[in-house]
Amino acid sequence: QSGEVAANPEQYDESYLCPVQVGQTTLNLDFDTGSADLWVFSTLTPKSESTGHSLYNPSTGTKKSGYTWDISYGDGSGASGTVYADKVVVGGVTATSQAVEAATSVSSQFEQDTDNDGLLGLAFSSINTVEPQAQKTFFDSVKGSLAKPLFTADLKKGAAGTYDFGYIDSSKYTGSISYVNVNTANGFWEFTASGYAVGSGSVSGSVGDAIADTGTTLMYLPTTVVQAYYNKVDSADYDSNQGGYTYDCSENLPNFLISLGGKTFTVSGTDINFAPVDSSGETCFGGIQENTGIGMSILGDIFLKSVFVVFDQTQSTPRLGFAAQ
Ligand SMILES: Cc1nn(C)c(C)c1CC(=O)Nc1ccccn1
Repeated sequence: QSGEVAANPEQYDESYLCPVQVGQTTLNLDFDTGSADLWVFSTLTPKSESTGHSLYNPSTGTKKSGYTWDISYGDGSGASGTVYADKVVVGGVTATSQAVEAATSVSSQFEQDTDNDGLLGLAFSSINTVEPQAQKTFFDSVKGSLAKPLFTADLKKGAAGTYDFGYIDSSKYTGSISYVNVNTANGFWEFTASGYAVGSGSVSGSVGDAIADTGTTLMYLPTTVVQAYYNKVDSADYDSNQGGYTYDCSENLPNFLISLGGKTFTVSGTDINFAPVDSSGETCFGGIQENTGIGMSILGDIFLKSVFVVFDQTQSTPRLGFAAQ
């Protein structure tokens, strides 16, 4: 089988939500290559936390008795609950007995984002949080039945993109795809990014260890790289109240160039201009921020919306393919 599903951006491209049939209900889920749990708001979620969300009704599933899950994300958000086996359909691709993690508790960030009905993890199943046994991701459940064991991400700035499962649509990218090998030891689509440049010119230095993470909004890079970037933005400074670099929204940001698999990709300054910090629209929060305390760099949506990415398990070593859109 193979299939395609729309990835619809929230305001400021904060996240991208995809319609997924879970049991007999269609939910809008955040596809997240940085985690491996498929969890959903459900009729088991306290009403005080689930108002405004579409809800999975576990009555259509088979309860996995004694199984629980509890996930915490790097930004401090999280959720927990119980586990069911049910049918999940993404763009026509069907997992007949997918582990569906029904939330019995969610953090305030998820409670407040009423467009988001849960997450569909696409990292490696080794980091699934279900106890007493880790469960397969949707991709791992269907991988063997896909035309090719791969999926692609084609996210866009302020417009609907797509995730494709089982095939590469060559109309979605230009030029050639450059591949890097993935290190799965931490359960992420983790690889080594090479040189970078600010504005234009030839790349140098090294961004280093990084993950491709569709579930993270921004780019988190080494301090040296981030300082080099904002040194080229006159009004920029680090604002500890906002928790990152801010600048005058009226200032044009430089492009950011990064070399992956021997090919240089350009993230346009307009894509790096993330969002105003408040309703006055005077001060903006940058799409490039420091990776301090994270342990690796994260190439999140700010980066991903300017490239076409292949998450490829066709070989014994998984790999990532990058091409310009
Ligand atoms: C790892 C990390 N540290 N810090 C500061 C951030 C922001 C991250 C990334 C992160 O939290 N991503 C995420 C959040 C919710 C759902 C899915 N992905």
